[in-house]
Amino acid sequence: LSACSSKLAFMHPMWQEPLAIPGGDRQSPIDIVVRKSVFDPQLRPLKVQYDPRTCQQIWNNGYSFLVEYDDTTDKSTVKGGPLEDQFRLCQFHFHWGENNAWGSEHSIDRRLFPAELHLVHWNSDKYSLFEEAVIEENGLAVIAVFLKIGKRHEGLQKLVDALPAVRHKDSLVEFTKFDPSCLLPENIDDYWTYAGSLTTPPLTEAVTWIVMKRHIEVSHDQLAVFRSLLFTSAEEQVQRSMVNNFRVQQAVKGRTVRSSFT
Ligand SMILES: NS(=O)(=O)c1ccc(C(=O)NCc2ccc(F)cc2)cc1
Ligand SMILES: [Zn+2]
Repeated sequence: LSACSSKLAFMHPMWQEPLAIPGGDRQSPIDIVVRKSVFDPQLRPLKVQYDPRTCQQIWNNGYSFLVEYDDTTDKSTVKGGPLEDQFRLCQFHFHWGENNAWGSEHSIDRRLFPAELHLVHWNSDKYSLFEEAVIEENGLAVIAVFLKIGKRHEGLQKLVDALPAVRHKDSLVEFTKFDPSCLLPENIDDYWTYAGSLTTPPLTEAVTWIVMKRHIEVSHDQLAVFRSLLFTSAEEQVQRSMVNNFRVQQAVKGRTVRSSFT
């Protein structure tokens, strides 16, 4: 185990891991061991089509902050790549650490990143609601993008400026005309993909994970604003900083991680 992950062992996870998990053989997140991943030439390029007009609000749900999209029509979608069907964007959110040494849920050869973006989509070819899709093995597709500390991300700043309005759990603010494709790396053709689960309860094994090889850069100050958010609602006496909102990594259990690149 690398140094920082041994430190992680002494940290209190955000919530108690359940004793039994339905199935339990395709849980997320995982460490992606690059030399064990298998190049699959049949993986096609991802086709991402996001309409900024479907952006609605930001909500602090006590785990992360969610930027929620109108998913009543097929206006913001992803298809191609490992996906057989078309998937509708419903929200995106992040996971991050208390410092820049860790914070991501996935890792690449044990390398952790300070934060990880999740763009959450559900299979609108097969189901009519997110809540239906979330219990089906081909129900969800989540695109994961690693964040590294570097230059300021101009597109992210509009979101960062809105965060103080959702400091407390259960707060919500209107947020419109945000195109999440600005948060994707230039190259979205290089990714790993594997069959996994939600990383927060109900942990259902419904997710086709698409983990981008290329990261995006955000500034130290931008990530500091993420850490100014709170897990706790305004009424609670003790306020707790929203940091380290990642799940502990899970066993790969014989799964194959495929790569779209050699
Ligand atoms: N970190 S992650 O990308 O894996 C992830 C994505 C979405 C959700 C979610 O929507 N939970 C609420 C929820 C779950 C089931 C429902 F039926 C309704 C709401 C949880 C985790
Ligand atoms: Zn997530």
